Amino acid sequence: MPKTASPAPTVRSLAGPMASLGPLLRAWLPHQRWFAGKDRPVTDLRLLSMTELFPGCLHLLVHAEHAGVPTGHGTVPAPAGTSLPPPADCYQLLLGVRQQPIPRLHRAFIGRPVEGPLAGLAIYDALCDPRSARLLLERLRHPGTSGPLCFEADPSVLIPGSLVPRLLDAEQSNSSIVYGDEFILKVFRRVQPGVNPDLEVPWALARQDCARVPAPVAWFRTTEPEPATLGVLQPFLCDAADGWTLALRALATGDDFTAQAHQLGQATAEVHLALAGAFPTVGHREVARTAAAMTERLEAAAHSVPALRPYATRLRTAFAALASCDAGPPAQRVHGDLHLGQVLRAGREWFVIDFEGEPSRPLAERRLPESPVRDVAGMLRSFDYAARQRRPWRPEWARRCREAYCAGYASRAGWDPRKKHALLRAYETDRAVYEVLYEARHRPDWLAVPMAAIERLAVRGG
Ligand SMILES: Nc1ncnc2c1ncn2[C@@H]1O[C@H](COP(=O)(O)OP(=O)(O)O)[C@@H](O)[C@H]1O
Ligand SMILES: O=P(O)(O)O[C@H]1O[C@H](CO)[C@@H](O[C@H]2O[C@H](CO)[C@@H](O)[C@H](O)[C@H]2O)[C@H](O)[C@H]1O
Repeated sequence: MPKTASPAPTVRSLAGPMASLGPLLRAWLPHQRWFAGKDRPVTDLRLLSMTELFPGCLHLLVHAEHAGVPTGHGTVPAPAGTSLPPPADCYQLLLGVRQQPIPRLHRAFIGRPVEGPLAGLAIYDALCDPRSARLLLERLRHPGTSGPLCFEADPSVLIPGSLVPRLLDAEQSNSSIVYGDEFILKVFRRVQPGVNPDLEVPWALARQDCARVPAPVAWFRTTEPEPATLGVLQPFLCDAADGWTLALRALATGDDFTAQAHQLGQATAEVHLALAGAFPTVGHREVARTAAAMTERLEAAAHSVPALRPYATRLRTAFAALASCDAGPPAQRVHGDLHLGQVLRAGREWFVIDFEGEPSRPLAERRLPESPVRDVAGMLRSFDYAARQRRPWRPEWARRCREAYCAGYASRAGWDPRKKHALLRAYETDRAVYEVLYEARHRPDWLAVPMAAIERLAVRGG
């Protein structure tokens, strides 16, 4: 067993390091891809916990506070005179601390504190440092605790030592390290209390013998300030390509993608069937409540993104129509953020990853049973996204893939999404609204893609 790191410092002793690190982190955090509050100034950073994971590596949970009022999709400016507490987000950081900056880690350099206990030391993002990445895997290989951090593993899986780490350079909501092309560790960046569905769901599906989802082999969590999942290690599908890359490749070469889309529909239905076996289903979710939640998300998004406002009235009709539509399939646990980037093709099979759900939603909400139509709509939107990457855009390509995907889904699920028109339209609209907010916040250059769908859904209704 590796040596247990020093016990977690007491809350009193956290004030010192934060005086050192606060100004550096306030400047660094907003530039990170995974930082969710880019559109809102950080008003304060509070240290929730700090643990020396091993010498030269600090594990931190920090609370970023922003000015504004939380909404279903993020934050809007607080109306004058309200006394609501400021919303906040908790982030997980692993910080390397060295005497001198290391030239090969210059991109990970955060800065040198000018005061406090860390004054003059070089602080950097430890996940970029192969030494820290290797030591982190060692902690996972040897279950145990470090202060409030608990490292756990499936005892039936052998994780070899000495696997060479590399940080994945992907557009991600979190940070992932690949170890020797055998395992991949996802370190959650935005941490919410409770078990993360990206551990809970793949774990439960593995117990259903669902081979479409890589099973967790080790994970770590914290018990303070509240229990929360921090990271998950799973097998790495080394010859896999994600659906987004494959779809763009097919668009570029003119190759047909309908066979893959059909199989993807089948794979989605298989995962849904396994989810329905692993977690309770609850009849179909009360449509009025679903419609109200969708409408609320639309209002919040329109508040943040003015381009949505001219369409809001017509979009609301899609949600209102839910009240009179026939009962859809029973509500069950779903993926929650299904798109072409969340599916991997290895050999001739599709695999599904990343069961976290939409990262901006509260975790408790993401774990509720939902209509499986949510996932179908997510994937249908993704074909549209892909088709719009080429000029002139290829509506026909998207239409054929969408048809093939639904047909594949229907062949395994026992019900056909195409026959649930009102449900599909409402979920597609809700998804497009989410995407508008996501793009406005993270990739403003892409905003036109979901806005085109908003126009289509508002004007033509589907
Ligand atoms: N089990 C896996 N095997 C191979 N590649 C994977 C695996 N899990 C994730 N990846 C790769 O890592 C990327 C990011 O993973 P994902 O779970 O979507 O992270 P995030 O939640 O940060 O977006 C994926 O797009 C995929 O390329
Ligand atoms: O980071 P995650 O994969 O959990 O998901 C978030 O980022 C996605 C983009 O990386 C975003 O997906 C949107 O863009 C995709 C193309 O890049 C497209 O295939 C999806 O259909 C579209 O929704 C996703 O919404 C967001 O939650």
